[in-house]
Amino acid sequence: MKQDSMDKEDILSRFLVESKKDPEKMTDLYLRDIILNFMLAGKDSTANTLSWFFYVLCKNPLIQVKIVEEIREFIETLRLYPAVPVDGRCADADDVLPDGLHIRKGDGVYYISYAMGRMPYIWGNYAEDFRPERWLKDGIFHPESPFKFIAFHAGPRICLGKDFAYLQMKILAMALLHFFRFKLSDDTKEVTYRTMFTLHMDEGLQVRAVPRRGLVEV
Ligand code: HEM
Repeated sequence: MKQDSMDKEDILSRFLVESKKDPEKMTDLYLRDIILNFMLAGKDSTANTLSWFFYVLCKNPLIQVKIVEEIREFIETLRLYPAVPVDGRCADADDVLPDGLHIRKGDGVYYISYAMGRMPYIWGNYAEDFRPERWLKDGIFHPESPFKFIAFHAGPRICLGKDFAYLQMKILAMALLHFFRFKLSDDTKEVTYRTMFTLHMDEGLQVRAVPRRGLVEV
């Protein structure tokens, strides 16, 4: 595999090329951990977001028709259902947060993306509603600061797979929505999450997929 790595463009090959420059540090074990990190960080986060995405689509059937080329629906899904609902850090040293709060070495500092995504204080009235149009200003997509839309974390350790995740979810959603219309199997059943590291949908998403005759069909 190492011999081919110069010709290939996948992520492991990129790291194999880099490892030649620093073989002491970038051992096979180190490379294994990087790939494992990518697999763990990338699988449940994207799969769960897709479940919540199809759930909000079922609740908003008109949007299903026009969604195919849009990204704001995914962003709005992640605002309400962040795949990493709680995240945090442990203080390496005594410090003072920007709001003046003193923290001591060893303290845990957590932020709750799930709550932040639903706060009227941050998102205004209707913060709990699924409104992809909130991301538009004069009809043009207007991204928010990652410190406000925190689903991918922010700063130097922001998610490395963010753009890849959007691409992957768009491809899958496009393929499925091209052929099917989705309806919740039971619209009256309350859908909720299971408390875990990622925001799993409790009992998974139960939907009916109805073949489409054409994209304009609602
Ligand atoms: C909806 C999809 C995703 C969401 C919401 C998401 C969210 C996050 C969050 C919140 C973090 C910060 C964790 C922390 O340091 O405390 C993170 C880190 C990371 N993510 Fe994602 N992620 C997604 C998809 C992906 C995908 C598809 C990949 C790769 C294929 C990926 C790769 C990574 C990596 C490597 C890190 C660690 C970055 C670092 O520590 O410097 N993620 N992600």
